[in-house]
Amino acid sequence: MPHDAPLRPLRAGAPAAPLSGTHRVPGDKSISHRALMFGALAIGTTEIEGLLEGEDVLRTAAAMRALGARVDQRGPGSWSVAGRGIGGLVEPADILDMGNSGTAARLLCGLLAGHPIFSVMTGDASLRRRPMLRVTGPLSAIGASFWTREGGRLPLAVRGAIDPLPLDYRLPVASAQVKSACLLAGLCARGTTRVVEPEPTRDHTENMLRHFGATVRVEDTGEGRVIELEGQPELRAAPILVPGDPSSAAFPLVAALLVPGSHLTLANIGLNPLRTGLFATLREMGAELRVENARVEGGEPVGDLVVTHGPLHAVEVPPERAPSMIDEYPILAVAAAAAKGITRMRGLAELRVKESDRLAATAALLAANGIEARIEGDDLLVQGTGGAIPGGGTVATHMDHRLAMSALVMGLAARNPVAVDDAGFIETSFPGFAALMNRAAGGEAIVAA
Ligand SMILES: O=C(O)C1=C[C@@H](OP(=O)(O)O)[C@@H](O)[C@H](O)C1
Ligand SMILES: C=C(OP(=O)(O)O)C(=O)O
Repeated sequence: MPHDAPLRPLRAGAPAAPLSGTHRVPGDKSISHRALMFGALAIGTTEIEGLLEGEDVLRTAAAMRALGARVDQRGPGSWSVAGRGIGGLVEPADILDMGNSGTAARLLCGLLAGHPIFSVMTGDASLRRRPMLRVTGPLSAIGASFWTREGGRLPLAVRGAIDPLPLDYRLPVASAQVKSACLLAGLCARGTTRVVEPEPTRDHTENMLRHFGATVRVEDTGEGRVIELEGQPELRAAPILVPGDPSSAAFPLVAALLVPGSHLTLANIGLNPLRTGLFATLREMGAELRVENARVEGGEPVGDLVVTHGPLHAVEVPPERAPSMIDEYPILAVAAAAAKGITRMRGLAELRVKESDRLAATAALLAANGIEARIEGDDLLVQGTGGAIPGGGTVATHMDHRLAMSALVMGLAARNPVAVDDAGFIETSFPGFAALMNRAAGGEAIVAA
């Protein structure tokens, strides 16, 4: 989004018609960022199919161009990246603007730290509030120098290491972004980079490193999951097939669960087990949710999700499940609002440092629509109605795409319409969201407010 874009208020009319048909959501955001970055580091031309053309990923594409890679769009979702080889990125002539994207900013820090170049990075007002010390801290130990704003915030400047050292780092928080930043820097270092994660997080970086020819060892030990990467491999360009994003599929899926009479298929969704915590939780809540055509494509498990409306009941979501559904709590909270009983989601501290403080903002989203919710420590408790949600509120989305989509899904299932102050940020991860929901509902369910 241009930093001064006008607000785009939307409203989801209630109650919506049942959702039906077979639909495809855009490509996986995590895999799309990584495909562009690994493509830029590889020797040869990487062909990507199904790339997410959302604003977050387009920021990564622009950054890879600024660092000297040739990145071309050949058709819808079809992109190519002519790489420069590890160590081959060139100094960018201008500031790198990562927009709203934490993944782009943090993974790029890893790339920049490993190259002997000077760069400056910024982002929008949301990204400039998010903590970067979690990457600049460990990356300083490889020999890179970082200068950040107070509190480790963007904008930052970085002078990459001339002869990067391999890291041996235990992650203090479960974060695939921090893990990936360390591994990307480790590509440029001589020797073995070792990262230990307390809880396993999405492993798209490890999968893609192997796909491009790097040696990666992963072992579950008493101290956590240990990942070892041999530095300075020759990455060879490799074709990438990006599956549909399970984090995007979550929105039409929960809408279909909540709107009576719905029966919906979401085709070609990535089902990496480190991403599917929401689906497991919804099944525990009684959701009728099946996978058809389960297969492996481009090294990632993929399948079609078939979902049918039905009643849900409350559950307790354990904290160790958080990494596998970290972006799905706002939409789970909407499902919990319609479920019978009190749902407790435990261990959500990381939600405070996303595009917004998602813990506070999700509780506010529910409260604005007549649902009782409270925060206890790092837990979110939602008192479900066991049926219809009152609705009727206007939700402040705080530059956060997932809050906007969650509120609009709530509106489809509520007794009264739900409005959002700004739906513009939905473009970061799910271009065409309102159009897809309207197609599924067979009408104008989501409209300008
Ligand atoms: O590595 C990634 O692609 C992502 C990791 C997660 O962030 P954290 O690593 O901060 O948990 C997630 O919230 C984000 O949407 C994408
Ligand atoms: C947290 C998210 O993304 P990022 O950290 O890349 O901004 C998200 O997409 O929900």
